[in-house]
Amino acid sequence: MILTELRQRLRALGALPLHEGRVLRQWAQGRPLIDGARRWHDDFFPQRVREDLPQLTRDLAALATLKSRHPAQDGSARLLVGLQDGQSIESVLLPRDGLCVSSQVGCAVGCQFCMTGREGLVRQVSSAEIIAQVALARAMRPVKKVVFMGMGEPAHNLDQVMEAIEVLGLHGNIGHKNLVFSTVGDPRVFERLPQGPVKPALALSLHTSKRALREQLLPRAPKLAPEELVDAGERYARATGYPIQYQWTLLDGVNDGEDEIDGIVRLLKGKYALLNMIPYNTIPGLAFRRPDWDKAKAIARTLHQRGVLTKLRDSAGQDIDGGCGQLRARAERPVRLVPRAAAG
Ligand SMILES: C[S@@+](CC[C@H](N)C(=O)[O-])C[C@H]1O[C@@H](n2cnc3c(N)ncnc32)[C@H](O)[C@@H]1O
Ligand code: SF4
Repeated sequence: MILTELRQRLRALGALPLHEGRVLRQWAQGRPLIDGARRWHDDFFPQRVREDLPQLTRDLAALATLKSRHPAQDGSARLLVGLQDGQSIESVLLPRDGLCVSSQVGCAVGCQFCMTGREGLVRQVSSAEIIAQVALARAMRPVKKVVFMGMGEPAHNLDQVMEAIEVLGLHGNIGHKNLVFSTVGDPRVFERLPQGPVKPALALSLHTSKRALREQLLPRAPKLAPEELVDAGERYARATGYPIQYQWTLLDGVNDGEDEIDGIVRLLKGKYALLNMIPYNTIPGLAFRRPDWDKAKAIARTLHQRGVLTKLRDSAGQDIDGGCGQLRARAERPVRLVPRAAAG
C-alpha cells in the first residue's frame, strides 16, 4: 500500500480530510485506530469508515512486521523488518528515543564500505512502509527522532521519502529538525527539500575532502565536488536554521591522514555545521580497516582545536553487527563476500 491508496480507500468510505488526518495521526503515532476503552471513534468517524477500522488496522500492521530483534549493549536494538512481498529491511532503535529507518531495499550508490550498497537496488520502500517502521518501533518504545540512515539512499526515492517526512512532521508528532535526511548529496535534494511543508535536518555523507577519492569510494553518487556539496549544504543550513551534519566514515589509511584534516578545515571551518566521525564498522571480507579508537579521538580533537565542531561516534550496536545491511544480508542468503581492494 502507498499513502495515496490509503487516502483513496478512506475517501471511498466517506472520510473527510479531518477523518483522514485522524487515521494518519493515530497510525504514525503508534496508537490504535480503535480504542476499545474510550470508543471516541464511534462518534467521530462515518459509519463505513468505522466498520473498516479493524481490517485497516490489520492492513497497516502488515506493512512492516518484526522478524527479529537484536538488542545491543549500548541500549540500541537492530530490528529486521519484514515487508509484505517477503523482502526485509532494517530499522534501528537508537539510544535516547531515536529511530533509524530504511528508505530502500538495497541501494544503487554502491559505496565501497557499505553492506547495503553491495547488492544494488532491489526496490523502493514506500512512504507507507516508512511510516509503518515508525509505528512498529513506537509499539515497542517512544520515538522522538527519525533518521533516514538505514538501508538506501533517500535522494533516490525522493517522492516517497518526502511524503513520509510530511506525515511524520505534520501528524506523527516528530519535531521537524528531529527528522534527519541523510544523503550522499544530490542536486534534487537541495532543490526539493526547501519547498516541502516540513523541512528536515540534513546529514551529508562527505567522507573525504578529495573529489577523485570520493568518486572512487561512492562510485554512483552524483559527481559533486566536496566544495559544491558544502556550499549547497551551507545554503540549506542558513535557510532552515539547523546546522548540517557531515558524516565521515573513518577508514584507516584511506581518509584519516593529515591531508584530510587540512581538507576538512578548509571546507568546514566557519560553516554552520557539525562533523560526525564514525569509525568504519567492519564488514567481513572487505579490505577496509577500522581505525584505532585513540587515533580517531586524536583526529577529532585536532579538528576541534582547528575550529571544526567534531563529534566522534560509533555506529549503534557495534556488538551486534551494527553495520546497516548486515542483518538483512545474513537473513537473505549465506554470507558470500568477495574482497574488494581498499580505495586510496
Ligand atoms: C547507510 S547510509 C544511509 C543514508 C544515505 N544513503 C547516506 O549514505 O548518507 C548512512 C550512513 O552510514 C554510513 N555507513 C555505511 N556503511 C558503513 C560502515 N561500514 N561503517 C560505518 N558507517 C557506514 C554511511 O557512510 C552513511 O553516512
Ligand atoms: S552508504 Fe548510503 S548511499 Fe552508500 S551504498 Fe550505503 S546506503 Fe547507499
